[in-house]
Amino acid sequence: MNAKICFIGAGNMAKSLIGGLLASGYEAKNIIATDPSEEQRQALGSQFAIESFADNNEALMHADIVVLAVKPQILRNVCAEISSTVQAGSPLVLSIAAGIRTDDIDRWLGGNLPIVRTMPNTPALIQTGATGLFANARVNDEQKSQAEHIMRATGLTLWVDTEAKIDAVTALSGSGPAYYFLFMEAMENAAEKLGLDHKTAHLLTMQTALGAAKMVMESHQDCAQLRANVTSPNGTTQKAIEHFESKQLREIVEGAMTDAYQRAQELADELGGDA
Ligand SMILES: NC(=O)C1=CN([C@@H]2O[C@H](COP(=O)(O)OP(=O)(O)OC[C@H]3O[C@@H](n4cnc5c(N)ncnc54)[C@H](OP(=O)(O)O)[C@@H]3O)[C@@H](O)[C@H]2O)C=CC1
Ligand SMILES: O=C(O)[C@@H]1CCC=N1
Repeated sequence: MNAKICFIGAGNMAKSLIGGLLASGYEAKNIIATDPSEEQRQALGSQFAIESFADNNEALMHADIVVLAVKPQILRNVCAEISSTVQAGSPLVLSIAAGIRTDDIDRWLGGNLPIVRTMPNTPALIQTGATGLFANARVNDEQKSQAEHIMRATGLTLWVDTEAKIDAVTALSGSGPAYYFLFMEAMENAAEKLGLDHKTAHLLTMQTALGAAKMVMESHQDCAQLRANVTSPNGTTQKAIEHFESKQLREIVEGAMTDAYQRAQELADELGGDA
């Protein structure tokens, strides 16, 4: 694929995607990015050797694919600013913004555009990302494979067939890394209270998380079976699991993810619509 990709906004997620594309052999001359910050633009040049622009419209002039990678709160204004250039060039539009619906993006950009809404996550930085994708009705098969190619450069990609499912992906894998970081923080803190020094607690927590994740990926056993394998009858794990269950860990997780899902929809209602 040698389409010219233009990233609008070059923050954390855009840089992860750019890094992944370059690492997978995508040519630097086919990637451009915009950012208002001079410092960010210089960093793009030195880190990735790609061309960058302060002016979104100037950058978009020759783009085949545009990736909207700004915060949801400013997406409407950015779309208004670039709508005539986008209408003139009719590129494939990818959005990574949380919550904001394809219909709103399409309307802000002037209408009738092929738009793929995606939800990546920060492990994209180390090519271990997970991304959900949803295509609106104007996206053709070639454009679907272009969108998938871009997001696959940073890890796993999965298509969903309704846009609401992207909000579920957001609650699961988009926000998910933070849930694991919180759980690991809590385990480290508890281990220190049980007498381990900070470094030992940190290293054992990290290696345990990595080992558990690799076992789920590689053992062909489901999570419940892997858990059962650790849990000796009347042993230590059983005691810990009984504690988690008595404190309704599953309900807590379901509640947290439902709140994240609803927040994605609220963001769309607050920032989208005609108001
Ligand atoms: N962080 C995460 O875990 C995930 C984030 N997302 C989504 O990705 C998007 C980007 O998030 P993230 O990378 O974390 O955010 P960042 O703030 O790191 O990146 C956004 C970038 O856009 C720049 N920017 C601001 N205004 C403009 C403009 N008018 N034109 C062009 N660029 C502009 C910002 O510059 P400056 O800083 O100078 O203002 C910043 O560099 C969000 O919509 C978020 O919902 C999706 C999945 C996961
Ligand atoms: O917290 C957020 O809104 C963004 C979307 C998913 C991860 N970070």
